[in-house]
Amino acid sequence: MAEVQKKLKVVVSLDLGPEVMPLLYNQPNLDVVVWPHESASGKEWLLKNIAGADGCIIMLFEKIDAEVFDAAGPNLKVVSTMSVGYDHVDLKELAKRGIKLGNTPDILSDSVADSSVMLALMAGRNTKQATNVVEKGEWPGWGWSPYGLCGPQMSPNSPQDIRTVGFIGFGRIAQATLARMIGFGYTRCVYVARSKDPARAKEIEQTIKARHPTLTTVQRVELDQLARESDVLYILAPGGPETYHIVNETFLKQMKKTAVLVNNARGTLVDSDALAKALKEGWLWGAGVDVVEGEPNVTVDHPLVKEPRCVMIPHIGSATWESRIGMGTIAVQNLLAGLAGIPLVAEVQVSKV
Ligand SMILES: O=CC(=O)O
Repeated sequence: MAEVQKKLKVVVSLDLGPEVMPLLYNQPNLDVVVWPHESASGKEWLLKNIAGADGCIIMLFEKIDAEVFDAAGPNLKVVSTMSVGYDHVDLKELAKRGIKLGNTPDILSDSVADSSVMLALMAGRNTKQATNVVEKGEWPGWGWSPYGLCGPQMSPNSPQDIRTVGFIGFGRIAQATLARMIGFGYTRCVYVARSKDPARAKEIEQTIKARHPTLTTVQRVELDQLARESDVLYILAPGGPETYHIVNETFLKQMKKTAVLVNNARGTLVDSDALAKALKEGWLWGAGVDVVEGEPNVTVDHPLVKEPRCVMIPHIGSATWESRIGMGTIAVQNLLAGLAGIPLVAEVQVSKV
């Protein structure tokens, strides 16, 4: 009698929809356990269902730690997160157990770059207060006034008006954002990045300059210089202990009064109370945030929600059909590769992180 092959168990912590789930259901050797909703399953469900799993697909809001790995047991070979960020996964525990980690870079670089620029423009041009005027029915009384709701011009006003775009983190998303800002007429770029290797910085700077001939400056700088020089400052770096509250009172006090700050990375990079104070006291002009420390538990009482010149959106930086379906597809491909013991499409080199 032919031996019946044992199916591999995979756990998917929420329903990834009709474009993605069939990629799993069509695999005859898989036993797919999925939380049947598009909203979060909660850790209790994951802990209960992950027992004996060979692989899992998880989301960025799920803390994947020793408790989850212990609940899974020794079969777990691959964790596939449907996100580019992976600060929610305990890498030490993962490495200890020899489990592979896949993520979903690249496919979201353009959507996140688009939403980053959107947030900068919205914050700079007072969009929150302006839409409030309309939505609260105040337009008839407000009428039109020459200087009402004015803000700084977000693109240069003349050839002598030299603008600098700054980045915390200078990876693929930041570079896609830079390309858009060059379109607006920005000619200087300063950044801080994880790598401190001068040869690597030189190589990046040469590549970027060759790609964008109108840029006069691309320069890795210290945080203080970044704060002082940026007209628009984008935070597009990984979360985690290394970058925790990198934007704090000291940093914010050095910014230009007309500057706009955008956080489209992780909430933990910014001290929210310090940013609210900075906006209130006019240390910078405005802020656009897609991510906030403590999300999604952000209510109308949050100091940044109350700030008129802070535009906040609920972690939707990559929310286009193209990016999200692509991310789901890559998450499945990573999972399948991990189960097959072949290189993942996008693998986080856990030992190097
Ligand atoms: O925040 C979004 C992601 O990490 O993909």
